[in-house]
Amino acid sequence: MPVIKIYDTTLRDGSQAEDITFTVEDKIRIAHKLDENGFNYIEGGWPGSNPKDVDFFEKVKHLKFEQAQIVAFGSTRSPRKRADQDPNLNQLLKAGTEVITIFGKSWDMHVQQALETDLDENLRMVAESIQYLKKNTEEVMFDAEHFFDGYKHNPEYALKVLKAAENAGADWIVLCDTNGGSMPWEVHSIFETVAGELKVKLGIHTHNDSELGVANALAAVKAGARQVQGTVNGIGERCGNCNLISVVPNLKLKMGMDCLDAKQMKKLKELSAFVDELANRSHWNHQPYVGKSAFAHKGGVHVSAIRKNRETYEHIEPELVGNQTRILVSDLSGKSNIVYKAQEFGLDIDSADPKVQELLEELKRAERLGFQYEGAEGSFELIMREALGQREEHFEFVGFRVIVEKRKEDEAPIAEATVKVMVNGVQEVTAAEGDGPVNALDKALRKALTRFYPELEEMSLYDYKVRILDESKGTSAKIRVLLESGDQNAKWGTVGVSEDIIEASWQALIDAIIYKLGVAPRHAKEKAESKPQPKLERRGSRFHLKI
Ligand SMILES: CC(=O)SCCNC(=O)CCNC(=O)[C@H](O)C(C)(C)COP(=O)(O)OP(=O)(O)OC[C@H]1O[C@@H](n2cnc3c(N)ncnc32)[C@H](O)[C@@H]1OP(=O)(O)O
Ligand SMILES: CC(=O)C(=O)O
Repeated sequence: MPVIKIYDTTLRDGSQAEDITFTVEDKIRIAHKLDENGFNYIEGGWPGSNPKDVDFFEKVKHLKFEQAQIVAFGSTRSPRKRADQDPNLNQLLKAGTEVITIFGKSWDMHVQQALETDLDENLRMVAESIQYLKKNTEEVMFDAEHFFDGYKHNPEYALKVLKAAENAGADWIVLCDTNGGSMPWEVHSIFETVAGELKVKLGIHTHNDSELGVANALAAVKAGARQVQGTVNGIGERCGNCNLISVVPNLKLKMGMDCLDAKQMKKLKELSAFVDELANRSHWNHQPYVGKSAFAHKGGVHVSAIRKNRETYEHIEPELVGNQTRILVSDLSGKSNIVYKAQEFGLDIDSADPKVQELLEELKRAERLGFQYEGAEGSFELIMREALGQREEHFEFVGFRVIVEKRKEDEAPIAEATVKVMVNGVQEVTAAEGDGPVNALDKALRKALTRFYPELEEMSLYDYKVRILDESKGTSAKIRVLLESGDQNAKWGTVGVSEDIIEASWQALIDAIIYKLGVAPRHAKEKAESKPQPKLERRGSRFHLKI
């Protein structure tokens, strides 16, 4: 099985993405995570570019990485300079890494117009830079920038550049589709031709401008590439780089190539979310392989089949990449969705039970009124438990009052809420001020209940989304509120719908609290008692997890 080296450039090309900046500490945390995940090379930055990258390389000198090699990145020497006097090359050596990657021009137009030098001088820049670095470094890689475009315009010169790099002693030559405009068949055919001309190990570096970053990398692997460069989640300059989070499972599970092991593959989802978190981006729900929706089934026809055999609508077992099958409930559901969801919630219900049909009808009726349970499974579980006589009532609602008062034009309004509830026959009346009426209501309700249920202090509110359902009705439109709440073990979504935003928020809030008091502890217990981790096993063309 051919081994493909995974070369990550999240910390260098990834940080060239608009809106993404990593601190040195972020970079170090990501580097450790990539190492844990079995990535072979981690390009940390360009030490000749900025003091932050210099600092990163200083710090990583003292850190231990299990298997990954840290790479310093830079360019060939400047035109008409000596390599040993080139500040950029000397900064690369000062970084003290065992591996250095330099990029150089392989498109004649770039040599003449961007570098403003002649074609022979560029060949000398490539060769002399590599020779100089090779004298002082274990491993040197040459990224042939714009190789595919260069080859299309002037194949003879593009190849001359690669030969210059090979003859100078480069350990790897990496062909780059820098502008991301090549098609997979072009990449395959050019790569194959070049592989026939050179002896050095070859890699691929692609960009996603035509949304083909991953496809082009795989085409190159098919044609002989043994290293793939890319970034986590495909972040990078312009439209981004080839997404390693998709490349790795495609290599391993579809193409039979060796890269990460089964344990490392299972951490891909976590790695993807981790990098998004540090990059301050929301994780993309629909991201192939690792997104929350990547194995989420909504249509009743799909769910019915999935219950019989997951292969019917899943291209791989989601657990292989740390993901999971999810069943959504909505007005596109059939009885299968309800039964599957019940099992997932640990509820015992048979598809022949008339309650399943009743629940399905209730679900469709509620969705018509504007409720939506795909993002509010907590509320749906409470409906199910109620239908099965398993909903626990921890308190009784007596009433609430909310006052919003604004006394002066240039002062913020004051919001105050009073809540009355009965707990175990005791009436509790509490009031609280808040940042707006909903916050005041939330605070007053928690204040009333925490005396009886101190575990409510563990519950946090993570997200509060308000959606207007029928905009044409203006300020009297119906509103849907979706809350995401959670504790140290789990997160749950709840929903409320009303023409009154306070009432809609109240419904979602009450469901969140009832869930925390009655349902969350059950699931935490089930999770603690859950089965051991399964192992990866190949059966025919698919991989499976063996318990
Ligand atoms: C395809 C890629 O993604 S390559 C990586 C691109 N990444 C970055 O550019 C981020 C880091 N870059 C930087 O911090 C700065 O651009 C620096 C420090 C490298 C250079 O800064 P400056 O000296 O001010 O130059 P500036 O950024 O304006 O222009 C780039 C220079 O590099 C030269 N250059 C471009 N490619 C190469 C190369 N392969 N080898 C040598 N020089 C090169 C350009 O010709 C230009 O030189 P000029 O100023 O004499 O015209
Ligand atoms: C080297 C590099 O980042 C590129 O050519 O895209």
